[in-house]
Amino acid sequence: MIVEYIRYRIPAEASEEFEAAYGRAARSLAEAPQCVDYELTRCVDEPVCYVLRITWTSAEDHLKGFRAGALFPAFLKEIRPYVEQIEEMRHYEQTPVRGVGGSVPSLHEWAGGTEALERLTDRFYELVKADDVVGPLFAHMDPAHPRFVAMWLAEVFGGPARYTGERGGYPHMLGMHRGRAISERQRRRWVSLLADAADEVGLPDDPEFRAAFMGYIEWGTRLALANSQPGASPVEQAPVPRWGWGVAPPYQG
Ligand code: HEM
Repeated sequence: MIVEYIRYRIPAEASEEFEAAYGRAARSLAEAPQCVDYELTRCVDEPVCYVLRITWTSAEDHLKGFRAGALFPAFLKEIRPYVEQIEEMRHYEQTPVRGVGGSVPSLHEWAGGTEALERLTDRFYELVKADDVVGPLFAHMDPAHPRFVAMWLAEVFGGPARYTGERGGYPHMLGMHRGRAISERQRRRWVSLLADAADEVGLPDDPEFRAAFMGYIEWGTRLALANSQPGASPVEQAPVPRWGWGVAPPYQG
């Protein structure tokens, strides 16, 4: 991916029409398969200054795909009157320095931290062991298993990376599922018992948290099932996934 920045200096009297023109031009960006996302911002300290940021799938896709494609003429028609006002128009490579700030609590924090996840897995594996559908899979389970899974979940939901640091990370988890031939019925029961345990131990039950939490569980159990089948060829090396709020951020009043 590559980020294009276009800096404009637009006289105050033209700003309204400029923003309206970009609103129309943006329809071409929204349709373009080469465009990842875009945003036009206006400077607060010096309101004549605007910055348009467009993330492209690659510089080549932008220059040879979008610019030579069917959507470009309509885009250009809208922005042509402002081309003279461009002060900079360049592509920038992303660097590893990026992330999200602390304004939104992680799912790990929202859940109540590792302690809450340990309460969850302690109860969950009690239910699992007593269950006739999934219980047999866990007949020889390590007594520390609930704690290891809590550690995994803590890391996934934005807590400390202890599963990676102390327990072998993704490859170890993968190794524990391989060859177990988990059935769809067992997967479903696992999901359902986890939801029961979440209610029983009082994990937050607001719609935003539960949607994100169960979204990960649905995704993770489907991968566990696929990777557990005899003859499966799963991704061997990967980081522990990180799961966020998705489209419904926490409701903070
Ligand atoms: C989001 C879904 C899942 C997560 C996050 C998860 C996580 C884990 C982790 C981290 C381990 C290794 C623990 C350790 O370090 O020792 C593990 C092992 C295991 N998992 Fe899963 N798992 C998931 C889904 C499932 C499902 C759906 C099943 C079966 C229905 C299953 C069955 C097992 C079994 C049998 C083990 C080995 C337990 C033992 O003998 O100690 N897992 N799982």
